[in-house]
Amino acid sequence: MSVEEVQKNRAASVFNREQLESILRGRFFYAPAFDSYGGVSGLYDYGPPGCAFQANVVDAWRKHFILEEDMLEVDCTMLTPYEVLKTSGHVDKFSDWMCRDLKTGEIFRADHLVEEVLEARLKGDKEARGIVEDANAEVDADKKKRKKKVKQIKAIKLDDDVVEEYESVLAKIDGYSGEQLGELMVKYDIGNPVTGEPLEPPKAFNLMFETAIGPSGQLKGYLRPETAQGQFLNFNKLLEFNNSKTPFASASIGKSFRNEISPRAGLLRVREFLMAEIEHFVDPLDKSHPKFDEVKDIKLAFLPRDVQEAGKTEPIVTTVGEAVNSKMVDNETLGYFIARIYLFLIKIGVDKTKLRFRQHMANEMAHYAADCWDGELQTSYGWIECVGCADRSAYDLTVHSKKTKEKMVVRQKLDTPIEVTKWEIDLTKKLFGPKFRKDAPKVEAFLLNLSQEELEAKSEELKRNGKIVIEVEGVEGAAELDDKFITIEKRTKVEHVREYVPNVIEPSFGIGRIIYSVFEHSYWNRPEDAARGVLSFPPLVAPSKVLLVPLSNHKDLQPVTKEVSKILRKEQIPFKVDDSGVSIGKRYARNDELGTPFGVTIDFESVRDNSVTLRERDSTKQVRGSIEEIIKAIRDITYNGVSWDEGTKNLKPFVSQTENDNE
Ligand SMILES: Nc1ncnc2c1ncn2[C@@H]1O[C@H](COP(=O)(O)OP(=O)(O)OP(=O)(O)O)[C@@H](O)[C@H]1O
Repeated sequence: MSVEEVQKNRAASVFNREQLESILRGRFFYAPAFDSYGGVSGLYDYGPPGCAFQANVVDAWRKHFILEEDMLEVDCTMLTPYEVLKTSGHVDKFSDWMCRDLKTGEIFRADHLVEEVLEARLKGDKEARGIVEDANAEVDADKKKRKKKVKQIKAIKLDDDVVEEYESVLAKIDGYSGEQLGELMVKYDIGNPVTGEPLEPPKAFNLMFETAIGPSGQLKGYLRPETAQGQFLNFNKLLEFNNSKTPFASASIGKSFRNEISPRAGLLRVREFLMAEIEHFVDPLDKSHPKFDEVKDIKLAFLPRDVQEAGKTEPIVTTVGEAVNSKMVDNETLGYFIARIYLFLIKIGVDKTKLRFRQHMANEMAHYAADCWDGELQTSYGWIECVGCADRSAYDLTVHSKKTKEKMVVRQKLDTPIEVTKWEIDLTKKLFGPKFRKDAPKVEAFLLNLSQEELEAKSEELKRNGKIVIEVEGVEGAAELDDKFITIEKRTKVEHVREYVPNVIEPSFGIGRIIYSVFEHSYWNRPEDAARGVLSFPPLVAPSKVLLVPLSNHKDLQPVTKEVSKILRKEQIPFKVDDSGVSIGKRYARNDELGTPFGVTIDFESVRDNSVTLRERDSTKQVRGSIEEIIKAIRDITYNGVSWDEGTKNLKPFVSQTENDNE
């Protein structure tokens, strides 16, 4: 079968989520955790192929980002003290909107509920208009699988303007506040999707898992909801490690935890997941990227803010260079990472036609962020955010620095000194000790850390009232200071060093979401038999690379099998031997379900001349060559980016009758 034929077959295959999930669970890629105790939603264990796949994706990520970009990897703790996450804003703001059904006790995530109900109504409208045959196809599958009530979609035609309104709401669904979601629920009469009963208005629910660190229970903490904070708090050490040079990036791979309101959709929304995050620290006045030229011609599907605000979902397909030139994407560094994210995702098996970059709308984006794009992958659950890529400005370093009184800045030596006019404060230190005693250092640190805006305000207060009043954390009562204690003045100085808080560009990957999307994008059925599923993983990330198949259990075949195993082990190419004695066709079929790209068959000719057959999973093409030649081809195709045709061009084509031998 040619590459074109494979592509045609894959495109023609009708995706069946139930079938894929049954393979993934049956082959133990993953399974619900604590199953025998009834399971806990949003918790999954990975089995052997799932672990190997994840390890390969993480390895590819490390090479693509950390090695290629010379990033500084850190591994920070998951347990995080309260103060850190209070300062970062997570304690107050890391919430989703939930609404409760007071009758049944069920809890729904408000934005997902509105989305689900409006989408169901639109599907019903399509059936009523004859655009789709059966709006309930998915509902029926879900019903069977989850063995629970799922609301049947009714084929009801909606007015054209209602359809337009629903579509416009759905295009903006990620940006609504709790209050707005509550209004939408009232306006569109959205209640419990099964019973139709009204729900409580949306309430904020903080997603962090709280805990107490240590036996006293006094030190409150959380399981981190992202890996970023540890990276920010190591900024000064990393800057020093990097010989004070910027820009530079840190990176971290590790578990994060979120107490999701209603985790569904398998691996896509879980409560404990692997994240890979990069914090790229850059000069706020120069966000150019030295390697931007290498990616500027890559064409991507962008869904910018204005398109969504107009209620549309048609992306703009353009080059990254054009997207940055036109200012659709804020700056070169952000554009560079968007392109690098794309290259990574397609390397590990994402279908590029099912990938788009969606810009956050104004009300969706954190107030401090300069720009933010989500790498979204299309799955049977809709478009799913799998990678976030945000320009977080100087927010994180600024808030932590303010709280800890530790400067987090870059000092840049200037070739030409510059004149700078700044507010400055002088303290008459000898008066602080007698007045504040043990609190004197805290008060002094507070004053020395005032921002330019605060100094200006305090200078006016001093002029107006002859004193300033300050409240310092950890110091009892307000402190009053007159001009005997402090002088605040605007001064002009010549500076030889520029000091700035770097901005942060943050690409943030949810590994589990990406993995599940690759499962969906890779899955298809052979046209000759709809029950034969294939997972067409790129060899680089496939859990195992080779299936060794002795033609029969005959003892004469064992020495060659041992010999090939020994070489594969020495070359560190993951493989499995299947000497189960079932037909070769059946063994290949099992193998296809595990996504193993190559089969090596050992037969009686192998015993005579040391030759073996190599089968390629997708095309089922086979070639014959010596053991060494075949292993070289496997290595080149798997690890060195060589194509099948190139890697096997010197090997003899082999025609076999075994492919459909399912007896
Ligand atoms: N509950 C989850 N399960 C699996 N992966 C997740 C989950 N929450 C976030 N992620 C992953 O972490 C990445 C970065 O997290 P981020 O905070 O940007 O997500 P988010 O905007 O909160 O996601 P969502 O809106 O879907 O809840 C996401 O792109 C996603 O891949």
